[in-house]
Amino acid sequence: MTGTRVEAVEAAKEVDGARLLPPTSFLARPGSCVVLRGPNGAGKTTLLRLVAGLAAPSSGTVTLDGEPADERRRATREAVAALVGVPAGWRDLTLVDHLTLVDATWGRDPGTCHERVLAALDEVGIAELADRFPHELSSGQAQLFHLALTWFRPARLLVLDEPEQRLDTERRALLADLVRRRSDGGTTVVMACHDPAVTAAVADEVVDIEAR
Ligand SMILES: Nc1ncnc2c1ncn2[C@@H]1O[C@H](COP(=O)(O)OP(=O)(O)OP(=O)(O)O)[C@@H](O)[C@H]1O
Repeated sequence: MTGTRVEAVEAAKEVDGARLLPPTSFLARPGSCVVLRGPNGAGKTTLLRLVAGLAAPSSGTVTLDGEPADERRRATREAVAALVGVPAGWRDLTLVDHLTLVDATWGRDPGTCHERVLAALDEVGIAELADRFPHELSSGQAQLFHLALTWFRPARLLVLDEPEQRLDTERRALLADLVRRRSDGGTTVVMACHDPAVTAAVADEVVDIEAR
């Protein structure tokens, strides 16, 4: 079975069993975008962590192309690019340095790396910030940098937690366009989103997580 399948997944606290996520199921086919919607605290981030294999459900299953989602498995790490929380960064590396590192990690041609890195920053509208350090960015610029960092690597599944956060209206439209292009290009996208305009622009399916 190709795509990302979430089957009757639940999450509860290990100690007192309090519910972090109600039972949820969906299938995200390759090239489709599933948007998770729900109020604060409903369980969207928890579900995205399960989808990316960063945590295990207390019941139910999450599979990527038929294999369990588990970050300890190489197949999961090769398939998934996730922006859930703030990604690791280094104070003494510029934005270009960060993306160069990602490029090298994925074995791309070093001769054309700089060109690719600048194109990736330009795609999210921050090419002029290429030589800044991460702590020299505004919060919205940092979000654009984190998005570029996440989707610069190859991935069959993009997992994005409220990628619109801290972005202005114009950048939200840019984000929607970039997400749509990724899914049209065959990447599966599963994301949480609080913005109705972004959701309407990108979603093939909306999954509502019920409030508790
Ligand atoms: N580290 C944690 N320890 C205990 N409970 C947690 C932890 N993280 C989240 N929770 C609880 O799990 C539930 C789901 O939280 P989650 O972050 O998944 O919600 P969300 O839908 O992403 O919310 P938001 O829209 O505010 O980002 C909430 O009740 C929250 O309080």
